[in-house]
Amino acid sequence: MKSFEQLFEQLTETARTRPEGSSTVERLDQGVHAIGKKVVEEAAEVWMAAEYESKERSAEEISQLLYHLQVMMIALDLDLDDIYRYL
Ligand SMILES: N=c1c2ncn([C@@H]3O[C@H](COP(=O)(O)OP(=O)(O)OP(=O)(O)O)[C@@H](O)[C@H]3O)c2ncn1[C@@H]1O[C@H](COP(=O)(O)O)[C@@H](O)[C@H]1O
Repeated sequence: MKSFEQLFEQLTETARTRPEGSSTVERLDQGVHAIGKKVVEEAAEVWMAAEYESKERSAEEISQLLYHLQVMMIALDLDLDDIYRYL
């Protein structure tokens, strides 16, 4: 289990070191267009899980949406403070 901040730290390090076999590196290499499509896809899956599935499935889909949002942040060279200043 990891927090939002811990995941962001891990993904930032992954983007910097580019380990072999990382799906995050692959997604970053695909660029903002592909990452944006995943964000929209995962957002729709959150909606469907919330409306038609269980709380557990909703939690899982929400975690995936948060992951893809973090990948987008890294692709755009945004850090956590860039986001938190608007919360
Ligand atoms: N939290 C996540 C995470 N959530 C979602 N995903 C990705 O998002 C996919 C879920 O999307 P879908 O359900 O649409 O699955 P899919 O249809 O197979 O998606 P596609 O691969 O086709 O895009 C998963 O298969 C993962 O590829 C994640 N990938 C990685 N992480 C975390 O990121 C860390 C680094 O990952 P790597 O870069 O792979 O080492 C890992 O330790 C995890 O903690």
